[in-house]
Amino acid sequence: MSTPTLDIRNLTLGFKGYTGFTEVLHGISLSVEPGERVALVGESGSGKSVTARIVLGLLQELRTARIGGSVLFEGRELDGLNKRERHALRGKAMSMIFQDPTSSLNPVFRISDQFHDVLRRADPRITRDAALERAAAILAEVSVRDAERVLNAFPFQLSGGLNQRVMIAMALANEPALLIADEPGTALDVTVQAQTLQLMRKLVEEHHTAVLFISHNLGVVREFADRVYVIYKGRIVEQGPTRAVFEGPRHPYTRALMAAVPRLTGGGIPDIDEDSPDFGAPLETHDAEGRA
Ligand SMILES: Nc1ncnc2c1ncn2[C@@H]1O[C@H](COP(=O)(O)OP(=O)(O)OP(=O)(O)O)[C@@H](O)[C@H]1O
Repeated sequence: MSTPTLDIRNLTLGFKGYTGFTEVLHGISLSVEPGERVALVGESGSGKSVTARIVLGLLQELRTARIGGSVLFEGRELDGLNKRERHALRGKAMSMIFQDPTSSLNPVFRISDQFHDVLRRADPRITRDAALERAAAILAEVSVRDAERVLNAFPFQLSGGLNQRVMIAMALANEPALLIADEPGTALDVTVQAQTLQLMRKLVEEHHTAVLFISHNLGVVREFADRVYVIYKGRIVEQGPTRAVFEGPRHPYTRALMAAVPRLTGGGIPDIDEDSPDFGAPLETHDAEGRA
């Protein structure tokens, strides 16, 4: 068996605050194999983003965060890395795309400069000309035809959809082994979101990039992911191949999430009974054939 690109084992997280200690993750385990697309799905506040931020090594720098368990990236324990080594991993071996491209693109720099910066993380000596050539090539892969105009622009001069493409191109410019996608495109309209996902899918397939896809939208997850983990209040409650989970959800929380899909896509919060004792039921795991 190959080494997983990402292997999270029994991850715990708590925050120290004025009113005491709040536990947010209660022992999460999940893995992403090379080239695999894995979704982490759950409602707002369930712990998806904090999991992503730990993988990126961002929460480790927060003094109030207490992290336990382990995160292995290509077999290497992240905990053993210092701040500089974690920084070197980000943007090179792993990268992230966000809901809203404006949160990751810097408003005061031209797209060309931002590409140059990103490419320098992998190759500190890359010349500006070589960086622009590489940027134009990867922009073409996300169907941006007038690369020169886009590279010369500031983010505010481009449409939301175009910025989204730029962000995808930038995230994949260094051929990372792992891409973390946090609800990409949800800040944009539905058509642009669908295009964004299609482009992202095409690129990760072509480049054999492993993806951890974070979402509350089950419809999107079903389209995109090979495997799914369902997270509820900081615990994984169900996991398995996407088809098996969708065709035979076992955990009461997964069933409730699925029943709420029309409301979710309508923008509302799922109307589920948070106090249902069933939601504390043990982890449900599907194998490839959907058996228990
Ligand atoms: N820096 C922090 N300090 C204290 N609590 C935090 C911090 N960051 C996140 N939390 C808490 O951790 C829990 C999980 O948050 P997280 O952002 O991971 O949820 P999420 O599932 O990604 O939700 P959303 O879909 O809304 O982004 C929440 O209760 C949140 O309030």
